[in-house]
Amino acid sequence: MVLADLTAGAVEDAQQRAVTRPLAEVERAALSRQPARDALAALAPADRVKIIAEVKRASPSRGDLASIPDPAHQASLYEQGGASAISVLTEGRRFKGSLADLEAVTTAVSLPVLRKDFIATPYQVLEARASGADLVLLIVAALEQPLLAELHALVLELGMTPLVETHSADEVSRAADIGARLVGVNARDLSTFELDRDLFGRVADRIPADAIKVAESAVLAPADVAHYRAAGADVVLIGEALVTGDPVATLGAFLAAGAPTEGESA
Ligand SMILES: O=C(O)c1ccccc1NCC(=O)[C@H](O)[C@H](O)COP(=O)(O)O
Repeated sequence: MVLADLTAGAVEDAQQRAVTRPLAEVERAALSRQPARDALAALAPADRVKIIAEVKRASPSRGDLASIPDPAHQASLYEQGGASAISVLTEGRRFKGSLADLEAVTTAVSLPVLRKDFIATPYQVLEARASGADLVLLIVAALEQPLLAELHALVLELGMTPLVETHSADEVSRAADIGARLVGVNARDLSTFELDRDLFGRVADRIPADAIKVAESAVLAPADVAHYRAAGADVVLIGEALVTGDPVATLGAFLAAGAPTEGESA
């Protein structure tokens, strides 16, 4: 199963890093950072869809996407284009990302930054904060409920915001059970790679009213942003479509598509 393998690989890589950088040291580094940026404020529902723009070099489903030699510059373009937060894939094996990418991006932008990885241990959460992350992705399908609750609590304790990712109504219920305030619905099945843009609309009403609703993946054109907005998304998370071409122009088109239409009462 791809998700289980990705998670096992990410945990193994973190264990390797822990050999030279033990948990106590990472914890000290995490606690000495400036406070995390307020992602819930940055992503709060508005009359228009907000965008989390992702630094994504490669993926298991699509292979190499873009070399992105300077992730900080890429993220700066996203900020210039109107993104509300940045996502950085830090998984190295299949996505070609790193914690160095995360650190570089957090230094370059003033927006909240998400560590997007396959997180399953407290060590990885501490590493995220130590590298400047403001948000941490927790994938419900990869975690048993007690571990999901434990990691969620740790992310909050460190002053960061957990983005709790789901892919079914049951997983949305599990996110609600731990009090998630930022809930993602990923259109991509992380094991089969199938994309289902309508999944968000089918499960959105299960997301607690006080939570911010994030539609993740499968935005290739402005119409896809409009589709997610019509289904109730507050935020969309976009990777592949932004890593080639002109991200500032692309973001402009996506943001326009996520704005109220003429005649619609804002
Ligand atoms: O993108 C993949 O192929 C993938 C495969 C297995 C696990 C996770 C994967 N991607 C992570 C993401 O969820 C996306 O990077 C993110 O939502 C943006 O998606 P997109 O806009 O479709 O690039």
